[in-house]
Amino acid sequence: MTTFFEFGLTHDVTKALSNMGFEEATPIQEQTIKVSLERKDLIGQAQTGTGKTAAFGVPLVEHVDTESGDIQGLVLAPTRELAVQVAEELNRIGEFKGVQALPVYGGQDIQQQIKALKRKPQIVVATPGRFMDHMRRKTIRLHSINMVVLDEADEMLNMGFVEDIELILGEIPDQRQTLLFSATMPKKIQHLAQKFMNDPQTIAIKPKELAINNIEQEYIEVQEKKKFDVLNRLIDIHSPELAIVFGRTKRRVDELAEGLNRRGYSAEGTHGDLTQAKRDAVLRKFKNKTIDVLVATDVAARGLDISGVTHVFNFDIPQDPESYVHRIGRTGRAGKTGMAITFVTPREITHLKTIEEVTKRNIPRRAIPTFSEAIEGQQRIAVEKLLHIVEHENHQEYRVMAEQLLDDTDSVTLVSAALKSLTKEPDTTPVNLTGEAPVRVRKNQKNDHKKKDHKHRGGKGGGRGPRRNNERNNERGKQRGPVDFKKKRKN
Ligand SMILES: Nc1ncnc2c1ncn2[C@@H]1O[C@H](COP(=O)(O)OP(=O)(O)OP(=O)(O)O)[C@@H](O)[C@H]1O
Ligand SMILES: [Mg+2]
Repeated sequence: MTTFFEFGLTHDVTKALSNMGFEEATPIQEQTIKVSLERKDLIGQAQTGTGKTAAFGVPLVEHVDTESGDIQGLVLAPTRELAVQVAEELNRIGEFKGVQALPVYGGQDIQQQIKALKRKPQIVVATPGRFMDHMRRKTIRLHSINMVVLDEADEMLNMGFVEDIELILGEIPDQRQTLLFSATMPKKIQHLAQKFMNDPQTIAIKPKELAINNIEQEYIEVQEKKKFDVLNRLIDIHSPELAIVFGRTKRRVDELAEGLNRRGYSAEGTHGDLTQAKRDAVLRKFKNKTIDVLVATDVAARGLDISGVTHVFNFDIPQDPESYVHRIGRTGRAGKTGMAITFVTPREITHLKTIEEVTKRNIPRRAIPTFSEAIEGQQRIAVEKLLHIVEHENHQEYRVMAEQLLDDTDSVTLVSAALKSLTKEPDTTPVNLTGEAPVRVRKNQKNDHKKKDHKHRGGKGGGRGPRRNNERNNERGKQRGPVDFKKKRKN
């Protein structure tokens, strides 16, 4: 085990890390920080939730010259939420050194961003589309950027950001360091790496499986129409601290969130059609545990680090194995355990097999939980609540009342009634969701994955497959505008 002291970091940075509770480096941090500190290019791959942010964040902050107010570091990330989260982590690492990281993303008032940029952050964390906007407007200065990080590079390619990324990298001085991080690294990343990186070293922390071991994985074969009731039962049985439910489309997410609320759960949905303010508010409520269930499209699959997420439900099976890995990776982070349950309709079983093959993991099948299991789950919670009060809370002022009640009613009847009133019995309010067509495995998908080549999922011009209509390309669509940058970085 390596402690952060062994990297020879400045006192300000080690102090910040220790304030954050980081004492020992995680394996990806241990192996990449040294290389990055020597200003070498690298590709870093490690499972979800294993500390890739600090793996690039520490050298990024360490390299900043605080005497200068120029932008020296750029992180590109696929979603706005992720840009905000990464900037927050960089600000924590840079707290004592006085390093400022600014998130810059679409959906936020650009004038505000221009003002914030004038306050001279040394690091900018941006989504590619908005960064391009600032480049076009010349409101961001690129000449002194000497370190670029692509977080979740493969997802940015999936979203069709490849041209933007190429244009951005083409505009940033060649004498820079370029780092690329993700839990999944399909082959097509190689093209980007070859073109824009300088002899990068690949550091992959590769356990046997792609997905993390501390996530218990299961699937349930269930018909489309029954999924919602089954989800309710599972929530009742497992009573997650926080749960994320992934749906395939925006409509699905809206309907699921509404349905869950009608059944008495505290849930809200997030997807790319909501305003940024709404998306931020929903995420904040989830982080504060004001709501227990976040319903989301794949917009929340990548990188989000929310403590307390004990369960991930794939209400709709994800389109591709990488998405599966990232979705379930929202739980079981930083050494904690978690559970991921995937719904598979009978026609989607082949698709599940592909996921199992790529993730090199057998996902066991679980039977559909019964109505009575759901009630038992809730009863167990009621008992726990009651016992917690018995042991840990003051109930002195209820004693007289209890004794009076016991004069007329026997104790078993009374405790049973108390338990009933504490139990959330399954709600059968009718909820009808619009049916979703099953995910179709395209003919070549299985073989493509066998070859470990993911060309079929490429960005522009590549095979598009079923992804065309999903969330990610819409995000991209919104942020595009005319492009007039010609200069390309030469090797
Ligand atoms: N050295 C460390 N010691 C303790 N906790 C750490 C350390 N490094 C990171 N963490 C914590 O681990 C959690 C996961 O880190 P992070 O979000 O960087 O993971 P990731 O590898 O980027 O995952 P993903 O692939 O999902 O993006 C965070 O809560 C972070 O604060
Ligand atoms: Mg990450």
